[in-house]
Amino acid sequence: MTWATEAPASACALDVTDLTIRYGAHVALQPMSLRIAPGSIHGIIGPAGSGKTSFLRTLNRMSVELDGATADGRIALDGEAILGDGVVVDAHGLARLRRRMGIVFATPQPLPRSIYENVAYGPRIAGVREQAALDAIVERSLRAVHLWDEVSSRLSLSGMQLSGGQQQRLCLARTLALDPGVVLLDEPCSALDPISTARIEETMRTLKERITFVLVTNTMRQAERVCDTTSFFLMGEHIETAPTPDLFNAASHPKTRAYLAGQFG
Ligand SMILES: Nc1ncnc2c1ncn2[C@@H]1O[C@H](COP(=O)(O)OP(=O)(O)OP(=O)(O)O)[C@@H](O)[C@H]1O
Repeated sequence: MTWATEAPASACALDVTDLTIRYGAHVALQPMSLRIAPGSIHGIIGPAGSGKTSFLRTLNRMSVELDGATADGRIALDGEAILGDGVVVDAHGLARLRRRMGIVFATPQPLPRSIYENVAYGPRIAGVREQAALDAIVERSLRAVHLWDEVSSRLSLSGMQLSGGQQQRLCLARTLALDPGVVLLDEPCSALDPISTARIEETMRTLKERITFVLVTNTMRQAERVCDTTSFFLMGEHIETAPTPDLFNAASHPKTRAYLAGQFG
């Protein structure tokens, strides 16, 4: 079977079934299943080394394509298998998958190009040629991350010359420019000032109706502030998933309660 889906116009659901992630013989994540509802912000918390990043990078196949991981089980994006027995994703399918499911990393990684080009590059590669259409995408994406007012008069400046917080918002804008159905964020605010952090959180809240966000965060307060549902991972085990207020106020598992009480991690 080959995977072939066009970019969606709306938020996608993610269904993870019996997923196990290994690096060689090392099991980074024991078998787990999880459904992430479309149009929600889903948080993943847990101490260092618990498998959060491995899980996130498996959702868009990065761990198996780039990190040398093997993943057993199934992942479906809006009901369509993107990982599992018999699922083959060629380079073309992978490029489309990355457009449907954008990713933002802990360290901002703008392209060594202008602010404008950082945002326009992806849509242009995806086939948008008209200048007016590209201009509109650039403005819309930069407005969505609350960066437009700060950079609109200097779009030809290198993205590398922005502050760290601005660079991270630029990276999120670059992802949004491709109109994804899911955006994965791996501790996106870990190196950011409170104002940039607030703007990124505001962007997620504003856009979640049409984009599903999966957020790995080391800040429990951030999960409480923005996530609709949250999963707790511990030493390669998915302990539990619950609506965020339930997890923080009445976690069902004693290990979750101990972690939230600061007893370890
Ligand atoms: N590329 C890799 N090759 C080998 N082992 C890896 C690789 N990436 C992660 N691991 C291992 O998998 C386990 C889970 O790591 P992972 O980075 O997913 O955890 P994490 O919860 O995201 O941690 P942190 O909060 O520190 O980023 C760890 O034991 C780690 O050493």
